[in-house]
Amino acid sequence: MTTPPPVPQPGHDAGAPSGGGVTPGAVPTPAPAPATAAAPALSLHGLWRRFGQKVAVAGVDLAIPAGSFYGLVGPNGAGKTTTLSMATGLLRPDAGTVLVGGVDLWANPVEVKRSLGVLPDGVRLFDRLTGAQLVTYAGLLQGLDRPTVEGRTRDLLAAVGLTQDADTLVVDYSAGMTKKVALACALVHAPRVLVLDEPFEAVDPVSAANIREILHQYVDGGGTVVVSSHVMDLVQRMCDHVAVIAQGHVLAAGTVDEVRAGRSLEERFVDLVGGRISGEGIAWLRTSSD
Ligand SMILES: Nc1ncnc2c1ncn2[C@@H]1O[C@H](COP(=O)(O)OP(=O)(O)OP(=O)(O)O)[C@@H](O)[C@H]1O
Repeated sequence: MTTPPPVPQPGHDAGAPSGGGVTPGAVPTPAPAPATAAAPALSLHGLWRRFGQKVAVAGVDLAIPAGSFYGLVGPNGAGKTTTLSMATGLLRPDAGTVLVGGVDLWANPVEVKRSLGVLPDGVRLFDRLTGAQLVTYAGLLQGLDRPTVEGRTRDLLAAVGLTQDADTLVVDYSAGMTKKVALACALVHAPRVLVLDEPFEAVDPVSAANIREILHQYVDGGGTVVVSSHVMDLVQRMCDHVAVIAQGHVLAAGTVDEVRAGRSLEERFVDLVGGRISGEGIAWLRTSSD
């Protein structure tokens, strides 16, 4: 394994104004693509990241086509969150580049983050705000004017089923409600690319179906979604492209049909990743001794 060159330490940059359009009564539609529309929505080139001795991401290359619904799957500790954090400007890579619509994210973070909507893993939110205040805050932070933000906040809270809880403090939300309000925050500026780290974790099946519908609408409207998930069946049904990542490497990437090669995505995943463990070593767990 080669050692990547050292690079300065991580930095976080606040979002910046967005000029995304809005459809009254619906989820905001993505802003029109710029002149670099032919470029992939998101390109990762030679991304590396280590934490101490641990190499979390070891040279990831991915091209995520504009307008795709892209799944990122991999076992626990595969490097998905680390990859997505580097791809969205939350964690600086040790090496490699990230292009969003052909523009270098780490060279132009403020400009590029206007076109990104991000639902990070383990969201840390300003949870002493109500749900409505939090989404409003996210919209104002993106430079939207107040009337636009108020309309979008109402639309988004309705779309994720939080209208009744709009005035409840986020600290009092359940885990699933917190995911949903975080998704609303990620969408409020109508980004062109939406990156969601495990958006369905802790979300009930009805809410998950609603969120899937929102995301499909968003893709139909010209947006690109990148989503990490452990649920192979969901990814197979929901996504048109998928990458399988393990130990910081991409093992397979392409359309879902290409990657699964005539089998279920889950079977293909187990083949690629391996790692099945027999339960023999914990035979003592059996409650009966006979
Ligand atoms: N801040 C950190 N400090 C030290 N090690 C880290 C840190 N973040 C991630 N790692 C390590 O990097 C590797 C990849 O972690 P990462 O969270 O990217 O995996 P993942 O694919 O998202 O896993 P999961 O599916 O369990 O969420 C793991 O071995 C993890 O322990």
